[in-house]
Amino acid sequence: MTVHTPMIQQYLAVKEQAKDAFLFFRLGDFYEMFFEDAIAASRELEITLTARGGGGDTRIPMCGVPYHSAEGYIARLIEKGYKVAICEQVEDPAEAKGVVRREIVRVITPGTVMETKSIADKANNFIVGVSRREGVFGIAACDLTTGELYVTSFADKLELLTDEINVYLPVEIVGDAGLIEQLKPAAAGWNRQVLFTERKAMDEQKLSDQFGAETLQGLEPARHLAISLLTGYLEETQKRSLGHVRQIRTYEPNQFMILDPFTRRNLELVETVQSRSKKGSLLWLLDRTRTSMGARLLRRWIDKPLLSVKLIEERLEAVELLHRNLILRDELRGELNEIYDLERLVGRVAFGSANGRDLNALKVSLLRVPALTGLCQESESTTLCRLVEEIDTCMDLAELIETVIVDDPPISVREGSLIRTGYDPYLDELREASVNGKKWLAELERKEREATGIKSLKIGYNRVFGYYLEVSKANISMLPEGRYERKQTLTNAERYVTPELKEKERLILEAEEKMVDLEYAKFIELRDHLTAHLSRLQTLAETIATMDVYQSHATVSMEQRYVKPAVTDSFDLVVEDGRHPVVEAVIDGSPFIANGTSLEAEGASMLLITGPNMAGKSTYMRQVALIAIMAQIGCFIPAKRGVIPLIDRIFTRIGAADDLIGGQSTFMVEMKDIQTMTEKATKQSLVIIDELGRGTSTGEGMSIAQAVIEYVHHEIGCKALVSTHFHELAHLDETLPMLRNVCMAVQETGDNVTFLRKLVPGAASSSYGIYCAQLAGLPERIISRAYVLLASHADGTIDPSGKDSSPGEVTVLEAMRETATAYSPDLTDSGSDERSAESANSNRTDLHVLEHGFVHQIVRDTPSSPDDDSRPAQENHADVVQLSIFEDSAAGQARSRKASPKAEQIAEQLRKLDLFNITPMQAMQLLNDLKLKLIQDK
Ligand SMILES: Nc1ncnc2c1ncn2[C@@H]1O[C@H](COP(=O)(O)OP(=O)(O)OP(=O)(O)O)[C@@H](O)[C@H]1O
Repeated sequence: MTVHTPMIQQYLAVKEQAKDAFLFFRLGDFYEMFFEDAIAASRELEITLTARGGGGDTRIPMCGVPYHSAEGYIARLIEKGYKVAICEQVEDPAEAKGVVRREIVRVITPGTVMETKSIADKANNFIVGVSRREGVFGIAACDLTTGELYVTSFADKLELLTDEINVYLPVEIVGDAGLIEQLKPAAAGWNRQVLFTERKAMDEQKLSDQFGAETLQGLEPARHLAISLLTGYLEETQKRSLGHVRQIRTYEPNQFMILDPFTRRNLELVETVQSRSKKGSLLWLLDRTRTSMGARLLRRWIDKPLLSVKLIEERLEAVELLHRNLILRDELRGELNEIYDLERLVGRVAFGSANGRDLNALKVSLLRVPALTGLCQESESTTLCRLVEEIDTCMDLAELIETVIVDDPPISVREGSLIRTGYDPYLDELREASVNGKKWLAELERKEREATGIKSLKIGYNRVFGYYLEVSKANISMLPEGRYERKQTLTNAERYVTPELKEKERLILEAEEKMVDLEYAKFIELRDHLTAHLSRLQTLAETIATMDVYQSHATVSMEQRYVKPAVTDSFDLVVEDGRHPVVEAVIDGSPFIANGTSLEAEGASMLLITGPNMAGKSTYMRQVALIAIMAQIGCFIPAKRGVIPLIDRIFTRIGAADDLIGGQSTFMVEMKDIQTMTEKATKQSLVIIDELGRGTSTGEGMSIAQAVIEYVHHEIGCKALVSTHFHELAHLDETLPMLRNVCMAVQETGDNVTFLRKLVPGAASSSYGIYCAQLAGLPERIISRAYVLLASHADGTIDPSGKDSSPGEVTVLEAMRETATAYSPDLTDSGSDERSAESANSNRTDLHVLEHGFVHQIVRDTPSSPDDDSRPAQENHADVVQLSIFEDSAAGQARSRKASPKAEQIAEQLRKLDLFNITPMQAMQLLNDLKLKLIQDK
């Protein structure tokens, strides 16, 4: 067995306590890493890997980072999802017997990082604790930088838990082993890095010391456990008191609108789908906050829209007043501008990392509070007045900081110059001694110059030799013998001390040392005093954040011309001239076209939206959802007028954010989303499905689409917006009374299509897919080929190898031929579709389809010679049989009759061509007409 040196033995013992972290082992001015840690860290941090002897035969891999620049390296490791354990010397090397004692003083993890270098500016950095007890899932989410701790629980359903976890976007999750194992597969689809740690619950006594026994008593067991697991982990890693994490903010899930992670992403509430950046999201658009606390609170409001008319109206009342009163709003913004991040400052105070400048930032912020309070009190808003009714302005704390700390303190708290004169008499005395000492030195310098006649003689100071008299070499001869003791020789000068100077030096240095120590002690005294008042500061910070969000809502509403919505408890949602808030703000050039929405219990609660690609269907549907969310967070809405009912949940099934990373197919994801929707949606929900039924065969997709629409209509009865390319579904409005067809209007002029972005009643007839492909810049060859194929589909000359054909299915062409042959024996079809342009012989039955979708004519080719069955087609030999055009009314009549299975199959085939609207009944009619015509012809 290898016998390591005592230092390496110590390292190994410490490392045992931090197996899952990089151990930064303090040696002098460096943090060193050894063994596996060194190999991995050198790779991750791109630093040189060396080796050292450690007692055994083989050399130990080693790498290190300087102590003073460690923060940057730690931040890089944390960003990559690692943990870093900091091991410091905990005794004075001078007093140590043998190896200096070293201990882990803190484990920094992605979810517990306090250093601003490692966390985004204003955003929260959540770590989450999860639990399961008595059939209930609990979740506790904490931001250690701000001290926020939110707790809730759900009935035993993992999905609800994962949905809630995603509200916090935590970087780290702590929980018991079983639950963590269950969560890991779900996390694969979250598309971001999450660190999982298994932990046991915290000691009950410690837990009640942290939060108070009374608070804990009232908690549901699953919530209690979640807090316990999380706090236990925080305590274990941080190894210090968490004085700012004392307030547990519990909430019930049904207090807020439920938005699953996909809906959050699809609606781009806080980040965009594509780049995952804040820019381009609703949060980005709405954020006119002036403080970091305000910015975080706004995000929380967007994450959790309210479900209470009363609370929403309260918010709207404040926003309305501030919207109207420009002067008040400007004054409020001016005051808020000067307020620092109180929550983070409180966190630093609790953590013991706040310096003099932090305390001054706290003071400067607090000094703004009376003015802010005054503005709210003078406003005519009940909400604002109530907000500050019992406000604790914490002026005593501001005044105390003002009395203790100088105006411009240094960054360090250990080098003095931070306590104000007059605060502590003894400190003043020491300062006096130091100042007097320095005066005495100046006097001594003058006297020595006079006595020796050396004008360049000067008194200086350095850390090694202390105070000295410096005389240039040229003048040394002028010094009297005896009194001057040589201390240091420089190239051009000699440095001396005298007994008198030594005595004074002792007094001055002693005073300065005492002074620095005393200043530090006084500073810590103040910081400890503040620690006892953290919850007061936190409550104040929350009040300020709320004011800030009100003014932010008012400001953006004014800038973007939003209006106050009427929020109701009823069913109907009516928006006049609604706009998509973000698209409106980012499109340049063309104006945004407003569209209204009416989803009513006594009218239509479902809209089936058809229209070409690019017409604006998705934008419209998202717009309705965003308007509802904006109203429920208490903001004005982008519309001319709006009545918004409380929506308990929004489901979106919108293609862009598919869970490919989670290993699921697009279609499977869609189906699972729909499954969740069928299970969870209530009458109060809003369901949005974009391109329902895509991603599988046309026939099946359309069938599913229809079945889903019928289910939402009959079983759920909620407000729903469904877009589809299956124009054939338009007929559903005849059987589903709550469904209306609407479409995005387009204007065709020659070869050009103009998207009017206007929602109009009725169903669209074309998807203009190829036109969009052309706009997207697809090669001309593809475009022209696509048009040729489209035309051949329209002709019914379908490529038999086409993906929509499957063995055993009857093709339209075959069906038509079958019918035609039955009534016209001279049409002897051998069943092949191959054609030769040269051949003049053909006996082909074909379909011609009008652009707007109705069967127009059937072409019956006659053979040039009855004996010739090589039968290639030749249009100019065609004997054209005109069939009746299917008008809407005829189709409607036909639909009420029952279709034969064959007609069903034909209609299916026709739909697969995606060329025109045809129902089974229409197909049957078509066959009948064909029979009729052929009989008549005979
Ligand atoms: N009301 C509008 N006013 C102005 N521009 C709009 C409007 N609606 C949409 N747009 C613009 O049109 C683009 C396409 O809209 P959108 O993605 O909603 O179309 P779509 O019908 O859903 O298309 P697809 O079926 O191909 O997904 C948007 O990116 C936006 O720039």
